[in-house]
Amino acid sequence: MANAAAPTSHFALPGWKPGSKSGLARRGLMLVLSSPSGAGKTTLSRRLLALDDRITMSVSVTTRPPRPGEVDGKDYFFIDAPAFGKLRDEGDLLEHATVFGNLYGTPRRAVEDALSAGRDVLFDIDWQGTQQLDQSAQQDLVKVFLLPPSAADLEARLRSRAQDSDEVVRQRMSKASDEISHFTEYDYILINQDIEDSLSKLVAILQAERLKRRRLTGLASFVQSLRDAL
Ligand SMILES: Nc1nc2c(ncn2[C@@H]2O[C@H](COP(=O)(O)OP(=O)(O)O)[C@@H](O)[C@H]2O)c(=O)[nH]1
Ligand SMILES: Nc1ncnc2c1ncn2[C@@H]1O[C@H](COP(=O)(O)OP(=O)(O)O)[C@@H](O)[C@H]1O
Repeated sequence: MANAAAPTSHFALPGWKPGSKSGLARRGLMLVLSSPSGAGKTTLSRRLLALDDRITMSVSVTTRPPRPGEVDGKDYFFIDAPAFGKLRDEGDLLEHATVFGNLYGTPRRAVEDALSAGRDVLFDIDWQGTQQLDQSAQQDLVKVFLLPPSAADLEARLRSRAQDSDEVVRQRMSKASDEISHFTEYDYILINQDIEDSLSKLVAILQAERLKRRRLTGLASFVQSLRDAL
């Protein structure tokens, strides 16, 4: 799907001004962030989105109940199981999975619209969803896995969030080892010790990936015009 999206993003060339048609056309990319629960995906995603207005969050649908402070349509679209089944059966989800007994899925339309407008899209999804995107959009995918510095830190973070019961925290800790076993399926690994350090590394990954030659759809004509002028 994403491979069919029209790439229209531009980044600065010397002398380029925002809104100018002289930027280099670039295909949007799909940046996936996965980790065991509590390692810091949500925190890191929010920080990245606040820094960079060329990337948009993919807001998932879920049957999980909202946590205190979570906003419908911003953190997730909170829906019931029949509504989820309808979206899935009608092909409106790009990927979907069951995590901790709840259903989660990525609405297709918003992602396709963002990519075709030349924007990058950030996904906070698990390894199952990442595998599905790998099947359908491998060329556009950049996969980052976040690890906690230690098991004790992970548990402390899950508890510090103070939004889940002891039972839910226990369940998430017991799944963490399985989640982590999928780290080999990702392109980049961040050990999220210091959030500022993780953020600067994530920004560096994004900057480098935006410069990948295969994403620069306007490159051939730019180089041709350079050569013509030589
Ligand atoms: N496959 C898939 N996983 C998702 C989606 N949305 C969230 N997840 C994952 O579901 C897991 C649980 O998410 P959540 O309930 O928000 O808990 P948290 O990650 O501990 O904050 C995390 O691993 C998320 O990355 C989605 O649309 N698709
Ligand atoms: N680098 C970090 N150092 C200390 N605490 C962190 C760090 N990153 C995230 N946290 C805290 O850990 C808890 C879980 O983070 P969160 O972003 O909700 O994780 P996830 O989305 O992966 O489940 C939150 O209370 C958050 O403030």
